Amino acid sequence: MTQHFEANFDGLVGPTHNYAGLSYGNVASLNNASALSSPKQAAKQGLKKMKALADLGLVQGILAPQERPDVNSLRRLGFSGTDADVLFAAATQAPAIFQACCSASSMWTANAATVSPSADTKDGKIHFTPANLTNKFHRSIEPQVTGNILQATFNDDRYFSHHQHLPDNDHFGDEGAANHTRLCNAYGEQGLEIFVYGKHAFDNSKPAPTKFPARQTIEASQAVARLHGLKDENVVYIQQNPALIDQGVFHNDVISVGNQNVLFYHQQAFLDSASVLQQIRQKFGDKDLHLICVNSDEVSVQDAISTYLFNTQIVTLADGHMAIIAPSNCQENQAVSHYLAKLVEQNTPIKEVKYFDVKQSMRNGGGPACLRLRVAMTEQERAAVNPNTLMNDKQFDTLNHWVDKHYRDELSVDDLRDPQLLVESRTALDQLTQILQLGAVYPFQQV
Ligand SMILES: N=C(N)NCCC[C@H](NC(=O)CCC(=O)O)C(=O)O
Repeated sequence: MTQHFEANFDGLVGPTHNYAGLSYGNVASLNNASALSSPKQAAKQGLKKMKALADLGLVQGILAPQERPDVNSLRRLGFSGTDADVLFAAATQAPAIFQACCSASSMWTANAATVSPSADTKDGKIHFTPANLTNKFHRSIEPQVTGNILQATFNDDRYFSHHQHLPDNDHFGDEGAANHTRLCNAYGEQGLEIFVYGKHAFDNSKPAPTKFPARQTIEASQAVARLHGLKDENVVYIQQNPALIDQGVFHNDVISVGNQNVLFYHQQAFLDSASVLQQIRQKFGDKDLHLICVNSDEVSVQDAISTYLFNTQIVTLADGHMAIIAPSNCQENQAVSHYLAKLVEQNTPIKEVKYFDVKQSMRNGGGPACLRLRVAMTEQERAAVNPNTLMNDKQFDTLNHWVDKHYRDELSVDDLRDPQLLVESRTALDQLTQILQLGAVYPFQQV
């Protein structure tokens, strides 16, 4: 019998992890602008979460971070000379652009790509489309290298199909799996792929947020569904509630999350909720479905945003029950921890909550679910994944040593212009590509 499961591929935090206040519309990012960061602690928090999930019996993968500062992008913008000249000129003449080219943001791999498992696609392969992330300049420089890393990780064209990211324009703004979730009866069965978008790019008469930007368009979501060969009857497009985007819900995974036959969402998450849920019920079919709605009087939208209650991972454990992987911020908020304690007593598949400290990520607006890209697969497909990218005792030790050797304890935004930091970080990444056996995925390795 073929075994099916869902793997989580977490982004490894890079050696230049920092807080630059780059994401307008993402409240945590703005509030922590210029705070001191700890790249070493951040990377270790991430590794610990990966290892804990592997120890729970889940398949856990590792996605490499990007090279930052991104000297290549700075050169494209006209800064020239030696690498040190480029850093100095950019940092002094155009500090905002420089900081954008130093962002830690590739660690949130929920935004790396949209993934459709083979059970859903016409050709029976797993499809990947890197997100173009056009809405934020600092993120728009990710998709090329993201594509390289995904291809080096899922490197077998018998099973994996890689697409180019969508055209780089706001009309096709695509934020990847953060706005995509999949419901299914079992991972290996045909699922229902739910794409959540913020606006219609080609129709201004449709509702849209007025304060903060909608990063995902319906046209982008539809393009990804076409590329992946999904059938219309197995896809639902839902508009996110624009009023919530204006309150700081910049991705759908800040306000709803799904796993197998469970959709966990806030009462205010979607526009036209009743008809949306009706569509989900109808397309999901005659199977057991748990639509778990959290009402505003149980948890307010503001508490949901500050604790990331919905940026939790819902995972299925070996015995079939589900656990919620939550940031420790949820435990520290009375309304939210009370809600979660009650939830596990109810008649749903979710039976336990596990809290993790991911505060280094939370300060930039990234919870446990932002840190992972889900890939549902068969045992045969897993065997075709680059084995060095899978977490186990040995890789955990190797990567912790690697972090200890190369990462700084503390980093300020001013440190980013230090040419020595660039050397340190390239040395670290070069070694990482050997540990994970990725080949030359970074521009600095390709010259
Ligand atoms: N919800 C999901 N899936 N991902 C969270 C991404 C957080 C990221 N923060 C940042 O890019 C902030 C970087 C800074 O300010 O330094 C973003 O807004 O795109």
